[in-house]
Amino acid sequence: MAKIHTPIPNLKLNDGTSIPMIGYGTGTAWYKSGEESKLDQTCIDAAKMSLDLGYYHQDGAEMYKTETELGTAIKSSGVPREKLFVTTKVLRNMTDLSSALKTSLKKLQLDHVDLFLIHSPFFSDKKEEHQEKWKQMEELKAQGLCKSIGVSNYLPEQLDWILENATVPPAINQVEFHPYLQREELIKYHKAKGIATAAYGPLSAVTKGAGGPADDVLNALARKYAVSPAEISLRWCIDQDIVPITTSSKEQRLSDYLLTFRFKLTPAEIKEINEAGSKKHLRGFWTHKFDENDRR
Ligand SMILES: NC(=O)C1=CN([C@@H]2O[C@H](COP(=O)(O)OP(=O)(O)OC[C@H]3O[C@@H](n4cnc5c(N)ncnc54)[C@H](O)[C@@H]3O)[C@@H](O)[C@H]2O)C=CC1
Ligand SMILES: O=CCc1c[nH]c2ccccc12
Repeated sequence: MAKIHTPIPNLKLNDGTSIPMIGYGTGTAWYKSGEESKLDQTCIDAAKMSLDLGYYHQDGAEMYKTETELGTAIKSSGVPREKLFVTTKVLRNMTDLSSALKTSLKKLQLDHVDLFLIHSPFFSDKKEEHQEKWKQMEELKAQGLCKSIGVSNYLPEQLDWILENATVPPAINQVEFHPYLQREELIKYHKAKGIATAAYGPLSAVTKGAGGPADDVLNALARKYAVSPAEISLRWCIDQDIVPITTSSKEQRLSDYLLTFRFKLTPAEIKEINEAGSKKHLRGFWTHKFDENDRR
């Protein structure tokens, strides 16, 4: 397939750095529930393909056990380090964040990541422990091991704890976000505090949630803009200044997703998606941590 690079815009973060407005994830499709040591060549190939297409924002995590694959793909892509935006996250090794990040960097074959996230707030329900961990995150940033620091799956209450005594506020909160999980209160909170939002599961309305009440509007807008409903779902995030993190092993799909940077939804179209989407509730991840009807 001919590779035509579509310029991907950036979003400015509260620490002065910039993040590309779409990310490629090596999580859900490649996540290893068992042994980490056996390399998954399909993951390496898919990440390399995404890099070849211009997805320079790559989303990894200690939990996925695919950081070695991501590092291998990055190295073989030949993309210069300064063009890349690499995220990783810590979940298991919360007792020693420095060792967790250094282990991730080794697997990624990098000397720093662009963004280091605490993967989930569920390691503790104590304010003091969150504040202590955040101080350690600030230290890792000061050491240059990560350019930006942030969190994932946090709610306003946990962000309040961090902000209460943070020197460096979280740059971003990566959360599940799609038409069937719009999280108005959380997004409003992020905006008020200058915290950017990244959306995982951005295609949920056309994948797990297909057949739902947003189908008609997503299909109609797809026809209008001559794209697929997936691109409408991505654009719906982007037009709200929310950075979608998606994935696919299919080159055509990944190439098509970049069409999302060639059109813009109107505020009325965003509202139409919001109204249709709010008729259904769907949470695909961390479901064991939320009550079934919890829309936060
Ligand atoms: N921080 C966190 O707790 C989490 C982070 N993530 C990150 O987000 C990334 C993306 O998450 P996903 O939920 O996979 O994103 P997504 O909502 O973009 O879904 C991607 C999946 O949809 C499938 N798909 C794409 N187009 C389709 C179509 N037209 N019809 C049917 N299926 C289609 C793809 O094959 C792929 O498996 C992960 O790889 C990971 O990096 C994901 C989950 C949790
Ligand atoms: O980052 C994603 C965390 C996550 C939560 N549930 C699952 C299931 C499969 C892969 C990743 C995850």
